[in-house]
Amino acid sequence: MTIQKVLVVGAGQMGAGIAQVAAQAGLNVVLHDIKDEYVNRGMQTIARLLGKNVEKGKLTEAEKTAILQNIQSSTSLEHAAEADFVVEAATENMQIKADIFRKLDQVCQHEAILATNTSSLPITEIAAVTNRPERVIGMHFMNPVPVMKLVEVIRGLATTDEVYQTVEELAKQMGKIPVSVNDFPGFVSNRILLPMINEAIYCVYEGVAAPEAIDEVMKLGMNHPMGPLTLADFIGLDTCLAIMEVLYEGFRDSKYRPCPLLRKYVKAGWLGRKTGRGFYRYE
Ligand SMILES: CC(=O)CC(=O)SCCNC(=O)CCNC(=O)[C@H](O)C(C)(C)COP(=O)(O)OP(=O)(O)OC[C@H]1O[C@@H](n2cnc3c(N)ncnc32)[C@H](O)[C@@H]1OP(=O)(O)O
Ligand SMILES: NC(=O)C1=CN([C@@H]2O[C@H](COP(=O)(O)OP(=O)(O)OC[C@H]3O[C@@H](n4cnc5c(N)ncnc54)[C@H](OP(=O)(O)O)[C@@H]3O)[C@@H](O)[C@H]2O)C=CC1
Repeated sequence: MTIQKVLVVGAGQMGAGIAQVAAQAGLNVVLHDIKDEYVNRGMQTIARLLGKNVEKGKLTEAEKTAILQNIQSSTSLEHAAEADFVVEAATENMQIKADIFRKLDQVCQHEAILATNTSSLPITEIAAVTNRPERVIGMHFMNPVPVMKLVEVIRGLATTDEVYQTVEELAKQMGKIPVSVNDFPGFVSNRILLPMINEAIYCVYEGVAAPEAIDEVMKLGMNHPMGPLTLADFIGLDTCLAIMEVLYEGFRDSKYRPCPLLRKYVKAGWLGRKTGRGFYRYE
């Protein structure tokens, strides 16, 4: 199946990134969120990043304009009727995603593929709220989307080979490298990454070292490009907590218990970079 029209649901950091790489790949994109304010913020992020690429000489002004013209904004899910491919990148919450998929299933054409960028939630459970579980799949991009090469591709129980192959091809068309992963909580990426981040938060909680020292240890000692606390702030502490909850509930193993300090920060609204404060402060 050849994809031409893509709807991205959720215009946060991931949705904006996915819309950008899809538009750069020549696809026709609609970027959707619940409020104009959020869609506009997503569009501005894309324009800013493309502008930087023009400054660096990686894009011409005309190419930037053409990419931006490939993206329309939307606050109505009725636009889903025109799409042959949907990627959902809304908040990491099963209730929110289930509501979106129920609605998409009603509005979308019968052959449309519904993908989710969930970081951890079961694809099979999301697929089960639709009448087309065979056309639902996980397409998990990494943050920042324009930079990171990986896309984890996760089949639900009913996903067909044709849908899997279409997503694999689409990921390649977007300049990404797809890797097949099975449907377990957190898949591979976050089953490994998030317990490390959670352990770094325990190190702060228990006073093992200051956040800066913990990050320095992992950067200088293990050659990580970002320390785990900087990375947690970058991902979003709400998303980190949501992923840890999915791991904890999914495996019922105490090794995945979210650190109380992570819960406290999320309750305080300290969600990291996106709210200006997490383990660090941002302007
Ligand atoms: C939670 C999940 O479900 C899964 C996840 O995504 S987990 C998160 C996975 N991501 C990571 O682990 C990222 C770790 N960090 C890194 O790899 C690097 O710090 C980084 C790529 C983000 C920045 O790299 P850096 O070398 O420190 O900085 P910098 O030189 O400024 O940037 C390198 C390039 O990335 C670009 N870049 C940096 N941040 C960016 C952003 N937020 N959006 C788009 N592009 C960005 C820069 O423009 C630059 O591009 P050029 O090569 O074209 O000049
Ligand atoms: N952050 C990361 O590093 C990564 C995140 N992901 C996954 O991507 C998804 C999005 O994460 P991220 O972009 O970081 O989160 P953000 O908080 O940046 O963005 C989520 C966006 O979805 C919007 N939203 C919430 N409910 C709905 C809805 N019903 N319909 C449409 N939009 C909605 C939010 O609006 P509002 O602000 O009003 O709630 C917000 O604009 C999550 O599933 C996350 O797990 C995957 C890979 C990496």
